Amino acid sequence: MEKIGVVVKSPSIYYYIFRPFRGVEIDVGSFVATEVDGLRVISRITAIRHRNAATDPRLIAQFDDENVIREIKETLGIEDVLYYTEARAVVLGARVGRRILKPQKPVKPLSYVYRIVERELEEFFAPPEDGTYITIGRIRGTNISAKINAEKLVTHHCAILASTGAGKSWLAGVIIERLSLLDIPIIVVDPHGEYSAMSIPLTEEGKAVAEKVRIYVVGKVDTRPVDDAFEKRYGTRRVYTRIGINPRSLPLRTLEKLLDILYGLTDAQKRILEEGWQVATNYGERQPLTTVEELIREVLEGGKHAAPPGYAGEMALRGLEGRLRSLFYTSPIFITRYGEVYQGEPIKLIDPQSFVTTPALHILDISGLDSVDQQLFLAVFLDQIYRVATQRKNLTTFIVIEEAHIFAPSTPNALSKNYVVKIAREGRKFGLGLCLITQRPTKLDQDVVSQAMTQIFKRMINPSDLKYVATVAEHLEDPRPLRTLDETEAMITGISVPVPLLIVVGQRWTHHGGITPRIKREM
Ligand SMILES: Nc1ncnc2c1ncn2[C@@H]1O[C@H](COP(=O)(O)OP(=O)(O)OP(=O)(O)O)[C@@H](O)[C@H]1O
Repeated sequence: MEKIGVVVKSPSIYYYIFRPFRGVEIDVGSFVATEVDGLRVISRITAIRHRNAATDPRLIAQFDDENVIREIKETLGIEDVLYYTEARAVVLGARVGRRILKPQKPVKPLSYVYRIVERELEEFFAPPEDGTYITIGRIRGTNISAKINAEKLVTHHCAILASTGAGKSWLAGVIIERLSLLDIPIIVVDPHGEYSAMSIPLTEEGKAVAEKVRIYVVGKVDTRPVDDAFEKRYGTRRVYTRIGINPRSLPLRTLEKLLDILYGLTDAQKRILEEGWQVATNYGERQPLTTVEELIREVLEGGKHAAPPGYAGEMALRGLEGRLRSLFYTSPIFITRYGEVYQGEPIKLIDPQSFVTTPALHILDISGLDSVDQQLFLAVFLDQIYRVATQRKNLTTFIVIEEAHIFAPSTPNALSKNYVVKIAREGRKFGLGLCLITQRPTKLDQDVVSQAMTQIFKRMINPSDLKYVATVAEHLEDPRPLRTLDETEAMITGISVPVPLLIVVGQRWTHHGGITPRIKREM
């Protein structure tokens, strides 16, 4: 075992500082070994500093004149003599059988530091337990596969947190591709319409992924510009199913909140709505699809006894009627009658059952909707998914939500928030896993983030985001290195990896839709 340095400081059980021997080349990100209580402990170098003992305060006190400095440098030769390198190494742990132990004592100063060969690293990073693993890249600085436990990733929720353009959706695409070959239903909530590109394969594996893709365009929105751009880029027309919501499947609380936000509701109108909506939706899980007019008639009929007597009651009923009509006719996500078509395409009713039982890659393109309709759609959709999930005992379903801070913000006012929170808190029992992606970690609801047991970080620059990350990521001792990651790199922490993994994300098997535009210079 080649000795390459010696520990000089060991302030905690998490890291130590060592002095590499003369002529030893080390890099940030490479791995070294040392010993604690007879265990061979693997560490990763996270920083290298060149220092000079001449920068000791007692000597600095003499540096008040160039001639003095020249004399010290040249005559005494201390520039070279007192120069040294030191490295900071973060302790990962010691492999003992199938487990990785974290030493509970700091490394002893003056312990030797050893070079480590790739084979030993491979054993160290090998999955510690049986299970299903996906490979999403390689450990940075090595050719070792970065494997993550698919079951834990999916069922215990995960979060991908990073700055904009840091490669979040590329990585999400890699994870989705690898998971989709495990034949589980995956649902992608796509507010930018970028995931449709997954229907275009780049590799052999990609063909199998692309075959599983089902694209849904939500609502009566014009998709022609998106479809034309898609055709221009990939040489083929995008194939999708247009879907909409039966107004009758709106949960009462969401409807009431929405009407109140959009138009305001009086107390009398709220009472009528509460009574009437219950009557109009008293059909169990499968609500019939009727015309909006029939629905409104049923609501008013069912709720009219809750209206105040006389003229005031009449006004409240008419006011509510107008509000319901405006909502259902102006929001593009509702189907207003049986057999409705838009731009010649039939609008199909969402079948939540198929989303949780068909092992496909369901991509919900909601890019044509404004943010209130996006939230409203997600509220209804997640409510339906949750309900069908509670009634089945079969496939685990992975729900990927891009721009999660819009749907579950730290503030209370998003229509979809309660539904995301509910799945984050209770979905695991019913096989529903979330993957929340955001470029605004501080804007995402803390409770939701704390339920994500795998956390994936990409480049992050904003100091308040870094500070926040340090508070939420229990496995990430120091978030500062996140500032220097490039878009191909990521740090994975939490229960689906044996130790925090710094990885280079793998190549895509299907096309990546989110290309960062480059400014071209005309020549
Ligand atoms: N692992 C990777 N290998 C090669 N290129 C990558 C990788 N990850 C990302 N990129 C490139 O970096 C750019 C940004 O990636 P991506 O679209 O995933 O970022 P993002 O964080 O999702 O951005 P936004 O916040 O704007 O949605 C893309 O052009 C993509 O091609």
